[in-house]
Amino acid sequence: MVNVTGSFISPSADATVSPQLFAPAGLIASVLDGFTIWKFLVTMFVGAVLYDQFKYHYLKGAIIGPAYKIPFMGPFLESVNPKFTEYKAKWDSGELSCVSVFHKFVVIASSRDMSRKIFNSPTYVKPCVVDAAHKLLGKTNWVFLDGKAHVDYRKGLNGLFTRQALSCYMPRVEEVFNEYFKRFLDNSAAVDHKPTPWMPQFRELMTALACRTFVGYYMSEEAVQKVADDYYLITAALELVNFPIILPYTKTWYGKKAADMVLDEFSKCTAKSKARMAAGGEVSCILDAWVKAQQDSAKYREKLAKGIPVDDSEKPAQVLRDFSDFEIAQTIFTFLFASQDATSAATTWLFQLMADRPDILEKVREENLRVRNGDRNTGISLELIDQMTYTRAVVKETLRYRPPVIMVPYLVKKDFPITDKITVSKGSMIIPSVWPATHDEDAYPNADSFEPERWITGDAEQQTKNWLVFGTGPHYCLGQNYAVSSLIAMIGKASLEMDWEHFPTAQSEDIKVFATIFPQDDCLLNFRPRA
Ligand code: HEM
Repeated sequence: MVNVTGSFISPSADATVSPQLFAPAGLIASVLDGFTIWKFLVTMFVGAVLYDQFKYHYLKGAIIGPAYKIPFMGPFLESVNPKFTEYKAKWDSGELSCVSVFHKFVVIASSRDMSRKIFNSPTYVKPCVVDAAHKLLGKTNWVFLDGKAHVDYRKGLNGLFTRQALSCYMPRVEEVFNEYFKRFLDNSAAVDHKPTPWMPQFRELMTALACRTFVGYYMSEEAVQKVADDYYLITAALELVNFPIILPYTKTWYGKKAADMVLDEFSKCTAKSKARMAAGGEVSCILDAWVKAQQDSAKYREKLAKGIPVDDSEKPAQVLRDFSDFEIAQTIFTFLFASQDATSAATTWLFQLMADRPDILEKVREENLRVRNGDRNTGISLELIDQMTYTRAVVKETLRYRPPVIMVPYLVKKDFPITDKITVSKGSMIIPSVWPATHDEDAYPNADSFEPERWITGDAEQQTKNWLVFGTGPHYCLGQNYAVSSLIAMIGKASLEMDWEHFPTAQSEDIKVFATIFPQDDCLLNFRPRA
């Protein structure tokens, strides 16, 4: 080994080095001799760090973002526990900003127009939900379809959310509210009306509502309860950025187990619905409606194949193929997945906002009694909901003021020239934001104030470009009419049957991000029956 002792001298002046310079084999042997495994690893590490930084800067280009990336992981620790204030800081930093976490380069769009551009650019982007969603929902799930395949699949589902179809599910909606409002009253009485965080109970209510409207009574009471209990594990597994593989006993692992349980339950429900609908049963839930549409299509196809003349009036609105029990279960699961967190968030804010604004709640109550001609036991129907102009304004203002889904992750599938100067590279995640559009002062003056009147006497209804609460473009929310109608039905009925009190804390107005947004203190409430 070269051992130049003493002061700094030229290696060639060292008698032990000179001969090696003219003996290549000896030199390589010497270098290799000094090149220990540690030196090799350190060199590789430094190379990887430099490559990681270089790649980040290459992808970043003119986009606003941190000057350097924390080697490899980026701000991973922040994204494990995302804070609303951090998202807000990103939105405020510019209309396009970026961050890189592990191998993922993420671009966040804040302005309404940038967000709309992403939602409406299916040539360049497709929804990516979050990495873990592929593992939980299954890679073959329809929500990951793109282009024509997605449009065609979705056409077959549109019929499940028409007005006529929604009317069939309204009795389920009412039954679930009856059951859960009673639970709210019992649970509150059981703790002597002490303030209790109600967000978990709202999540349970919304899971039960989803299960009953989606799969009716094919699912047992116990199974509904199990899904309601375990669903938060699925949400917890769906953070924006997760560790790339599912390790035992991690959030994604528990989430996957819960998702498999839900899929199994929905598959069993599908088998029961197929048998009941084949025997001529009435449509009572979304699952029945879809199974019936498939069975009607099969009969139609069979007649055509046999050459039996079929009148145009007998042709189903959409001629569907047959779907396996598992495929149907997977699709119904996407409805639960898409609705659960968003409707739970909307419900929590709605109850909190109403309790904090008794004058507005009183108007909701007055309207609900009036449209029921003074009989508060009148059942919910779409016709009744149509007459609730004020209650609808309250629901829409809640969704604007606290949009449950603040951001929608998309994946760039082809280099995306989003502005003249910026092209977002293929493989990046790109996220249109909803919050800044619904808090845009130009569209909604006094945007940080809760004012339902803006939907009645103001021009909020005309600000369609800013109404990104349910997305826009080819993937806009399939369940939006159902969601708005059931929220109107819920708060109207609750206003007639219960009094509830909110116990504000210093954190009630702070926003917690748990897939969707909730009050940081989980909304401390109590409930009492109304005489
Ligand atoms: C307040 C409640 C809800 C909110 C705020 C909400 C919001 C959203 C948003 C922002 C998207 C993404 C749209 C886009 O990428 O352009 C979406 C998609 C979707 N939502 Fe909702 N949603 C709600 C309730 C529901 C309900 C109740 C259902 C089902 C019954 C549902 C089913 C879906 C489906 C299936 C998609 C994906 C559509 C596609 O990819 O074609 N959502 N929703």
